[in-house]
Amino acid sequence: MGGVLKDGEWVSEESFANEEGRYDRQPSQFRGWLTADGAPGPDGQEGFKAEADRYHLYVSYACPWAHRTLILRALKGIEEMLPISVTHWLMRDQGWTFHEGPGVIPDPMGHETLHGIYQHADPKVNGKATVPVLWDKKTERIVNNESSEIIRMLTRAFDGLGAKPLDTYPDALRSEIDEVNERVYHTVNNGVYKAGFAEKQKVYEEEVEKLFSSLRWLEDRLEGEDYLVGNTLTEADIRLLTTLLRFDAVYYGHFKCNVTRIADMPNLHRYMLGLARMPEVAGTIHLDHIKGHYYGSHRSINPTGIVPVGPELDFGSAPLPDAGNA
Ligand SMILES: N[C@@H](CCC(=O)N[C@@H](CS)C(=O)NCC(=O)O)C(=O)O
Repeated sequence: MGGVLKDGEWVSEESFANEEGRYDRQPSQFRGWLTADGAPGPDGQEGFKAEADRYHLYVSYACPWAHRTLILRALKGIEEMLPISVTHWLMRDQGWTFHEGPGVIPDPMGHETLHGIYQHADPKVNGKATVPVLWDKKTERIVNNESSEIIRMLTRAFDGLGAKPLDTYPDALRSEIDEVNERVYHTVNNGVYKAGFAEKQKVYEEEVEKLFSSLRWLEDRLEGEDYLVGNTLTEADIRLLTTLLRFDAVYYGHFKCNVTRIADMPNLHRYMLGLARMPEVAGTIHLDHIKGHYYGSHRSINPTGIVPVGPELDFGSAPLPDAGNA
């Protein structure tokens, strides 16, 4: 269940797969860039000047793509400069909403749904209403809704305003990071969705094969290593981590990615726990939202919406923050 915006109208949708039984992720619609001085982004994207309390980040704690941006925000220590709203974990016929629930932080503009924010930005908007959304309060527009780009701009944009000095996309490592990202994106981050939403046996099996061949490749690559690239924390780690954190609790069962668990791959498991237990990261992990979202929202693959009790996992996560102290 979910929906899509067509010329600004919200239309509910039943299935996640196309006619070939394949899951197709649509490109994100808003691609502006935050820069220190408002200059255009690295590829000439429309620039927005980084300013404290000018922007707002809409996320779901359940979503692995939005989770990337929460991790960057915590690692850079920019929580006060960049406040957040958190959706309810259930995504049904209205898509993401701000209905009341533990951990939900409503929209300060008062929209009850995330698609309301897309419609506010552009009354003729087309496409999915996805999280994350980086919103500009000044122009009342969406700066960007592509997580890979939001994390890349957050690593530098606020440095002149007191962000912590951490560069997750250092010049010297870019080509290696890009290479790892490319494989991890297609076969792992999006790979679990392509397996889980497949509506043909053959499509499912192909995607599972690609996924586990990449996980084995990562397992080898992490032998004796704490990070994927350059022995330092980069965006390649953050992008992989948010999928790993959901794997044993959700993708293994709900998306039928059950060849092995992450807990059975010693290097990946050690690597995942090492990153997850960093205090900044631990505070962003909310397994209740994660499990509640997938098992409760995708009724085509889990018709009862029952959320499994296990597995027992210990990421050292913090309790859910309430609206006042997120
Ligand atoms: N390419 C986007 C993908 C974001 C995305 O697909 N988010 C999902 C949640 S995990 C979503 O909001 N889906 C809404 C929908 O399908 O209607 C990104 O990385 O930012």
